[in-house]
Amino acid sequence: MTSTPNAHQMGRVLLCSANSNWCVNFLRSRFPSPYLSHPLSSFTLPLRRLHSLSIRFHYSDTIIPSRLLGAEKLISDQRINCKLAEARKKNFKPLAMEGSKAGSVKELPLGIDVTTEEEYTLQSKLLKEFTSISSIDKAWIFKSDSGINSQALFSISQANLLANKRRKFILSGQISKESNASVNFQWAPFPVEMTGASIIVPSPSGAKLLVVRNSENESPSQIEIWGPSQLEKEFHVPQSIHGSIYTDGWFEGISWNHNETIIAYVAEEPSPTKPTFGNLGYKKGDGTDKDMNSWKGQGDWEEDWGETYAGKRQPALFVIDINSGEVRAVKGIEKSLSVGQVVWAPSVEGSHRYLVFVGWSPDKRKLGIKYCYNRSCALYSVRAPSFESEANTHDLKDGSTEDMPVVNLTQSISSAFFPRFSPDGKFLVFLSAKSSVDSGAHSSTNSLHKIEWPLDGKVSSSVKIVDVIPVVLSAEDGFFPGLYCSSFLSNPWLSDGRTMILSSAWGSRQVILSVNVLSAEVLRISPVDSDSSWNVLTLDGDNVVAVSSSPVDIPEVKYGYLVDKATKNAVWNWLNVSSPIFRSSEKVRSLLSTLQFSILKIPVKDVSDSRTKGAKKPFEAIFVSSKTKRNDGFDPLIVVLHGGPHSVSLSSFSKPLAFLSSIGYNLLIVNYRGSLGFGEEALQSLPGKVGSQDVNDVLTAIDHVIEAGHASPSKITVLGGSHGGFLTTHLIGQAPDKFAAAAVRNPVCNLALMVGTTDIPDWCYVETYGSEGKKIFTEAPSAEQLTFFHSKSPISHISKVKAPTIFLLGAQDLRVPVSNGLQYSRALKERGVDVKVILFPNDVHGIERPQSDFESFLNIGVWFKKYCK
Ligand SMILES: CC(=O)N[C@@H](C)C(=O)N[C@@H](C)C(=O)O
Repeated sequence: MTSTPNAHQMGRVLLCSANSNWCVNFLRSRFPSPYLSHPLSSFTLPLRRLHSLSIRFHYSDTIIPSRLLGAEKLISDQRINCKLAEARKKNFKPLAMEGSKAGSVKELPLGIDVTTEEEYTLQSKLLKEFTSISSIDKAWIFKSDSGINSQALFSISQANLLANKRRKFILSGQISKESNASVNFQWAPFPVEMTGASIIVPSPSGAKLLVVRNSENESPSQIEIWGPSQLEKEFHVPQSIHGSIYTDGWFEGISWNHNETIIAYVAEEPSPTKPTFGNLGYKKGDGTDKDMNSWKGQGDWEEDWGETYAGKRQPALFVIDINSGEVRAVKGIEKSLSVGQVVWAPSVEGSHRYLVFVGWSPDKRKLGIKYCYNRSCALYSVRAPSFESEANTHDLKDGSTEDMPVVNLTQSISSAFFPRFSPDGKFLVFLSAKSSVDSGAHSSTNSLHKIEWPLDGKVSSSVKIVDVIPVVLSAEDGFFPGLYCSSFLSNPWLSDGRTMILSSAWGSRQVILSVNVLSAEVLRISPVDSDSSWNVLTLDGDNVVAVSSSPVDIPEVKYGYLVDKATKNAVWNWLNVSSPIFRSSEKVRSLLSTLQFSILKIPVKDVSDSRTKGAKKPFEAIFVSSKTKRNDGFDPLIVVLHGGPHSVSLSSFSKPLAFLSSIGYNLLIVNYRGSLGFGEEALQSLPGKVGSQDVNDVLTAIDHVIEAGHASPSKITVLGGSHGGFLTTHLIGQAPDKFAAAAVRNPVCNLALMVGTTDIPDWCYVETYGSEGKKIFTEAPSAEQLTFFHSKSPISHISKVKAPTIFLLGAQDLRVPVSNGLQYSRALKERGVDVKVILFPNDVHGIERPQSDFESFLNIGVWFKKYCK
């Protein structure tokens, strides 16, 4: 009990977030604003005022913190009275009064209330264990002199929650292939942390290691060359030569030349000079003097490549001589061309050396490129600058552009990337996303092509492009559905010099393929009977080091080799490699062992709507469930929806999803039509039908599991990000009685708002209008188009929504700007739907920074537990 307050004592009322709007209005209507302080969930008032507040609540002796009142909306005094009576019955302690001797009750953090705090504590402990599982990012194998043993180097990363970064380290090991039935990996006892390294690239022979350290400010980039036991060279490249070296996995390209003396790479071009102003106004010239009486203006705004490239300058080509440290920009490349993925062309004795690179030429503007393969690009060859140290070349030593034509090698195809020369240098193989560029869909089925490389290295723009693997339109069940590759190994070749090993989506699985670039034969070499996903890490001669995982199995290293190589019966055999890399806690292992998964085939409803054969074929969903059924019936279900929409949820291990299944949810991960991995016709059936075909596919998948007795219609929640958030918010609007709760990450809620604010306005046109949208795309949408965008958006169904929804938003998202999620969440709140919004001020579209990722999935878990157990 508190003593009667005197007029100068202060007290605090805490408001849980669901109540805060109502209470803020209530308080504002009664107290002058100086008494209200931020944050909104906490108000400090003179006790006299609090006292009158409590009298207003007919509860005069104790101040009950309103967080104890539960999360229901306080809509009438009557309701408050009930709640207060309940609180009194439960003997809740009064809130501590500043300046009084009353017992202390700890203030709860923003957004957490007593009803969820316990759940928060429990789930956060478990999520921490999932988060700490490490991932293999890359691997390299070096053959030892004897040829029997190989050395392996694994680049691994792990979330460092305290530093809010990913920790990178290296683990090495020795591989001995003892017999056909076993392989032995001897791992080093501990990994070594690569502090501050942006990327490492071993030289082809394995004798040297390049380490790049980009600075976070405007300091020079550091290039280090390591030998077997020590640092051999270290060079600092100032910003006046170039900015950060690209290590983004897309423009990124770092290539050692054949004798390992020169490295070609991609870096931001140097900062442009900005205008200088002083006492007399504009200072002529470059104004480099750091005069106290002057300042730098901004100059013209420079376009960047959008999401994740904000503020990044144009990628340009450079070479460094690792003996002298001399850096040269590659000359002759058109100023407007952004470049990346550079490789050295085969060297020809006594001739100039050439580089092959990918060039992206923006059309009218640089539209967003992240996740967007529909940006036209071509392969070019350019003569590499030469250095004094290079003997036996006839190069011009002055780096002049004279006699250095840049040749476009792929003029006849709208997209060419991931260039790889065959080991004998006879052909250049590359991947193409031409069906993306031509249709406007941001991603689609790839094709593989080759160019015969002239022996004298003199290549022209009329070089013939040969199709190796065409775009697959539609495939019969179990047959190759087409190529869907997000990366290539730097050396993907088996020793025959014509077989490439690569990973590709095949329905809901990722598989490893061998592709013979002469015969065009494609073989699935990872086990055909495995529903897990397989990803190639590197090659050990003709053997494959891979990683395999599933929604319920943490990744494992696998070693594949061909049995009966020389015969027609050759088959790939896969050995388990015991590895310290993916150790998880006993708790995680035991929880995962209670789960199972299967890949469901879901027949399409209303096939009459589908124009092509491929669009009538069943789509897939991954169903993750507990092995034992709960006594009281069904485990609740989370329907999980990927973004894109032309992306795919693979049957690989996902830490956040495994966490959600471990806290008691079954998962239905739907690869609706439009996903990658099912042939081009199924994919192209979606543009123009978003918000209906994809929504209906998800509803069909849900009905499928309900009808099969795997889910209860009253225990369904839904989770999706981006386009998956578009589907989630469409579903809670179009099928309002189906979902107990929803969670969205950077959702597309209003295309009419997105089209004017996103880095990919063309995406809004193509997905809303179909391929026609590519032709009518404009930066100035008409009123009629805006109406159409609105009508296809979740916001047009907002009045029907009932499901409590949590929003996770990245304030720096350029793809689906935060205004989309904020507008929709405010509109839901206005209609009385329970809403929670967490905004991450420094996150972009992916919300991948470790602390944000952690807080997101913890809150999703707690939100679902609150509304659907
Ligand atoms: C092409 C693209 O970025 N589309 C977004 C609307 C989207 O859905 N993004 C995907 C990649 C995601 O999962 O975030």
